Amino acid sequence: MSTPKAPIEPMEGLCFRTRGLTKTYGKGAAEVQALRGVDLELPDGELVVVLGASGSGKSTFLNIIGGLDKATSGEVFFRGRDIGHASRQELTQYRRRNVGFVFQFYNLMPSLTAWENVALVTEIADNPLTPDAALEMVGLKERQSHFPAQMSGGEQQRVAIARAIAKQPSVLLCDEPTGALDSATGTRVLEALKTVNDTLNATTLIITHNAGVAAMADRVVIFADGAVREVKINTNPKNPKDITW
Ligand SMILES: Nc1ncnc2c1ncn2[C@@H]1O[C@H](COP(=O)(O)OP(=O)(O)OP(=O)(O)O)[C@@H](O)[C@H]1O
Repeated sequence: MSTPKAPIEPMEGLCFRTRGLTKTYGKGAAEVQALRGVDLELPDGELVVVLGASGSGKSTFLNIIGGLDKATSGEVFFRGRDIGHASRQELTQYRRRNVGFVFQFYNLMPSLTAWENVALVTEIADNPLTPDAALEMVGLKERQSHFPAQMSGGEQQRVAIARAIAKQPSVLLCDEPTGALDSATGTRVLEALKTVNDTLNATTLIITHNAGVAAMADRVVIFADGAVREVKINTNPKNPKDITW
């Protein structure tokens, strides 16, 4: 954000803190309460897996902490900055500087090579990795001159991850990054996310329907009915290779 507001309370070591976060879509009979009061604290640098039934509010939560959407009420702080009350312009700055997104579908430009897809971001970022370094981090350096149509789904997703991390974001938000992939390919994508989390120390959130993925997390957050039902800490996270889905 260009003009960060002063922290209201100390958030040392915390990346996100939310209090009483609610989100209501629509009005009257069409009203949907997607979030019903989310209180959560996420420390900096952790790899967090977010689980929960379909419709439990996971994507809504991710979109709000990522500055893509605004809550209806409640508080959301990023490293002590109140992003819940930020203007649209401030949110754009916040996203641009701090947040990388990875979605289920890769949204690569079909007419550009892997390298060029990543370079689109590095050209406009303040302190980017080179496209080569970003592609190397996800194990795709040798594929850099391939076009998306010449790559598998998992490889395309790893290009999308390289693109998301090329600006060295402090936060990496992944909504069903392996949702369209088989388990072997998905494992390579999860390995890439783990490498990025270890190397850049970006706080990484991964939404998944696959409960097995929780074994690789530092922290597991389980949503139910628009709220956090449970938070579990993994003292000994597994390597993605050793996870069975
Ligand atoms: N833009 C929107 N307009 C209206 N309702 C919405 C909108 N986005 C989400 N919802 C509703 O809010 C609730 C929570 O949706 P959300 O996508 O956050 O859940 P989710 O846990 O991510 O689900 P899934 O696992 O299926 O992606 C659902 O009932 C959904 O239909």
